[in-house]
Amino acid sequence: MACFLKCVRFDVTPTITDKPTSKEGYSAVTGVTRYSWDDVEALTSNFSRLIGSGGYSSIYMARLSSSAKAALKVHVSSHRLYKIFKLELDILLRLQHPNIVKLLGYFDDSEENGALLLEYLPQGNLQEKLHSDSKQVLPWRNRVAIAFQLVQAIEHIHEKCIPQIVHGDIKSSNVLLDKHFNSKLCDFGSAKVGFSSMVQPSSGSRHVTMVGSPGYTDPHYLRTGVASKKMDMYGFGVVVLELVSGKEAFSAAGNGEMLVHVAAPLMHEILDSSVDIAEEYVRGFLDPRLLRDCVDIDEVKTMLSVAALCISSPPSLRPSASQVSETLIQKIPSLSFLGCGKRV
Ligand SMILES: Nc1ncnc2c1ncn2[C@@H]1O[C@H](COP(=O)(O)OP(=O)(O)OP(=O)(O)O)[C@@H](O)[C@H]1O
Repeated sequence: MACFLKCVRFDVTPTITDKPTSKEGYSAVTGVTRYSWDDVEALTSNFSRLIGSGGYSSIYMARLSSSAKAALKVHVSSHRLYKIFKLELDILLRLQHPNIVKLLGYFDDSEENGALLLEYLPQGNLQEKLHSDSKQVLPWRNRVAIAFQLVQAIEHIHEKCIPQIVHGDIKSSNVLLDKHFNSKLCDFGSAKVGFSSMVQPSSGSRHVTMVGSPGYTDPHYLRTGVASKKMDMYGFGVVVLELVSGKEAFSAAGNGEMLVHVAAPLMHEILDSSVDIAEEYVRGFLDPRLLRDCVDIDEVKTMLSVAALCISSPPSLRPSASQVSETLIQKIPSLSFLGCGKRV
């Protein structure tokens, strides 16, 4: 999998330009506005429309002064969760990348209440898009583009930021989609910042305080409590398996089956095989809703090879984000449409 093509990069977009609407202040340095609670109530029309929720937050539709839509993520009020809000705020204030959700503003009472105003992503999260009963099937070329854009975001936080960042919770519900199905990584509440490649558990014990999301958690992390970039690559590998198979990473409705276990025989075959893997085997794993779509089976094999390496154990065998993005560029011709922003 060591394919080292010169990688296509997205241009980093400028910072937010929406006008300040608050006496609390707009920072020309960050391009981000600090809002008062009155502003927050006005932006969300008193929290009238809930558009999402997570373990630590509720997300509401908001309208900026320009009438553009935005999403307000209100963290649950508590001293402990305030730290998660501050972590996410501090990280988003520093990140600018087309495949990472943009911070437009925030509210912070400096005690235990915080909210983030984010760009609004109208197609919601990838998990819903892949696994809802909707008749609209995400085409293959959008799936490979989403994988590529996700790994570009990961490459940015792992390799381009100072200090570097481990996201810590790469999963399909943390991948948001814009109207053209471009992907944006969100939710930095589990992130680790400021290390070269690894973060030891802060207590020094082997006790794992951050368990992660079922179906996505790196078994090596569960065993050792050591957070590293490779755990993000594990989560990325699981998302790639979801994109290829259309199956959920963790089937709560079923018997708690995990996609990595379902895929394990195929993954071993791919890693062990010195010859090309049989097409029927690969097609058997492919999302059946895609069969009528135009799918290049070699591209499916490339995606599965990437997934196999990303979820392989030990972590030292997993590729870096830049290696994966180079491989995808080299071996996935469908990515050539990227940059055109075409609709599904
Ligand atoms: N900017 C946005 N635009 C549109 N929808 C969003 C936006 N941000 C979040 N959402 C929706 O809200 C959901 C939860 O968001 P997020 O993952 O940031 O919350 P969380 O509390 O950190 O969740 P978790 O339980 O994963 O930690 C997302 O999966 C998505 O459906």
